[in-house]
Amino acid sequence: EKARADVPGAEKKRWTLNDFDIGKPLGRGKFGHVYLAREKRSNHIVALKVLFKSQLQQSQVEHQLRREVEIQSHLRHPNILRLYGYFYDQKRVYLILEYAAKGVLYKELQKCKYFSERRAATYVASLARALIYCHSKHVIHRDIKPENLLIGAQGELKIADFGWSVHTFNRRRTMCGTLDYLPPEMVQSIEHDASVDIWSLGVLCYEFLYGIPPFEAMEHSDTYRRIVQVDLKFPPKPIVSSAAKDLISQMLVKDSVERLPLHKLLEHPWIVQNADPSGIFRG
Ligand SMILES: CC(C)NC(=O)[C@H]1CCC[C@H]1Nc1nc(Nc2ccc(C(=O)N(C)C3CCN(C)CC3)cc2)ncc1C(F)(F)F
Repeated sequence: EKARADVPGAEKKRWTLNDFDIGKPLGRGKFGHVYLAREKRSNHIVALKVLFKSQLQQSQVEHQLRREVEIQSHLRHPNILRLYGYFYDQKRVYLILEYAAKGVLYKELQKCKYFSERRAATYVASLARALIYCHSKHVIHRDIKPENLLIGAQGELKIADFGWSVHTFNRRRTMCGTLDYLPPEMVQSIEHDASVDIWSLGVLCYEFLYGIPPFEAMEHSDTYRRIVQVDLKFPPKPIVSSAAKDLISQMLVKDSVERLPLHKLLEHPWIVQNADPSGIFRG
């Protein structure tokens, strides 16, 4: 039926593949390919993520996908990738997602090796604002890492891939994500709450500035031990300000209630002095 545009959320339009012109492949996600696409009626450019039902079934992630769609479709924030809708056919599920014109952040980090303090602070501040918004809706992401971040046309960061996010009403003890970003309470799989995202943001800030995550080790078991012991060391190179180290040290704290709250992060001197308020890194 005609999509009702007057009442937001009432546009329960039934999308089909015929609504889109499919463009170039943007790359591979976990369970399928992502294509550039244009919605024919509006000429709106989107990213179409194609997931194979067979792969979803054999990996038993259908419930996770349903939760990802449910959560991401209701979130509206400039630093959170929009999920506009979904549809499916016999063999595939299609997610209609916001197109991030400047691509994936981790490739940018690999290319630059590490970011300037201004660029790192600008990204960390915009992610903190996005997480404050998520937590205000009782959503924790639980998988904040460079691979899950995209860059919009103006250079702004977009958190994507809410596959591991949960509504904190029904907290899960499931293990998720690579170990590097998990805080002590998750690697020890005890109860956890929104402060897990503060820990991961601290890990991300460290990796933006040094090019490697803080607890990286050759063996899984060594990474695990370094996390639970909070074995935090700052290399002599590249040179990083003591203000940045101070912020990271206040986020990578074992006791989750002691971690710097996100709204306090936005008032930290390193953020105030280095982050561009618009969340856009102009270089
Ligand atoms: C968060 C999640 C874990 N990650 C993903 O989903 C990944 C998996 C595949 C792509 C990406 N997913 C998305 N990517 C974009 N934009 C985009 C991506 C790549 C390039 C790029 O550098 N090339 C095409 C280059 C151009 C140059 N050639 C040489 C290499 C590829 C440029 C723009 N927008 C939305 C999405 C989304 F998320 F909506 F699907």
